[in-house]
Amino acid sequence: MVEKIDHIGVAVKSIAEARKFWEGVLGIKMTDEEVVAEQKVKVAFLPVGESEVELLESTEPDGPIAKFIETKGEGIQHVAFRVKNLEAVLEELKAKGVRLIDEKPRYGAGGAKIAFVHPKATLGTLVELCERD
Ligand SMILES: C[C@@H](C(=O)O)C(=O)SCCNC(=O)CCNC(=O)[C@H](O)C(C)(C)COP(=O)(O)OP(=O)(O)OC[C@H]1O[C@@H](n2cnc3c(N)ncnc32)[C@H](O)[C@@H]1OP(=O)(O)O
Ligand SMILES: [Co+2]
Repeated sequence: MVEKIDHIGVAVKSIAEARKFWEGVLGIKMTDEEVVAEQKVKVAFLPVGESEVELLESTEPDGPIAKFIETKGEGIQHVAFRVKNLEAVLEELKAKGVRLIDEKPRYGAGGAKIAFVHPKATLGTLVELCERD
């Protein structure tokens, strides 16, 4: 079902500020920023080997990243797994009675198809499923 870790989503107050550590200190080159309006975020990726770190900055005070930082502070917000056929995986999870946040694929950064599984169904980790070419 799961091919690999596609990315690890990290909530930050400011991508510009976070860049100083991820790029400046660790030397990982950051991609251009993209706004994903539906998720109320601005994102930038840091490719590392087969996977990436996704920096997420909120664009709205009521978005999921703003709420996460308010209650838990900056840090890892989700883990995204790469899948081949997202619709089929969602059907399978639904059949298993897993609580989904998204029953249908939504738009993800870079044109991916994404869907989130509720952290209550995973014992505390917000899981994103992600299909991309
Ligand atoms: C651009 C895209 C991409 O990759 O392409 C992205 O990644 S967008 C990434 C940003 N977008 C998203 O995260 C969209 C999906 N997320 C959501 O729908 C929401 O953030 C939820 C995960 C449902 C949480 O919403 P909200 O905080 O309003 O719910 P809530 O207050 O009822 O919290 C329900 C319970 O989940 C816990 N909880 C909340 N956020 C959590 C997180 N990130 N990881 C683990 N647990 C989490 C709370 O502590 C609470 O537990 P207790 O009850 O025990 O206190
Ligand atoms: Co993500």
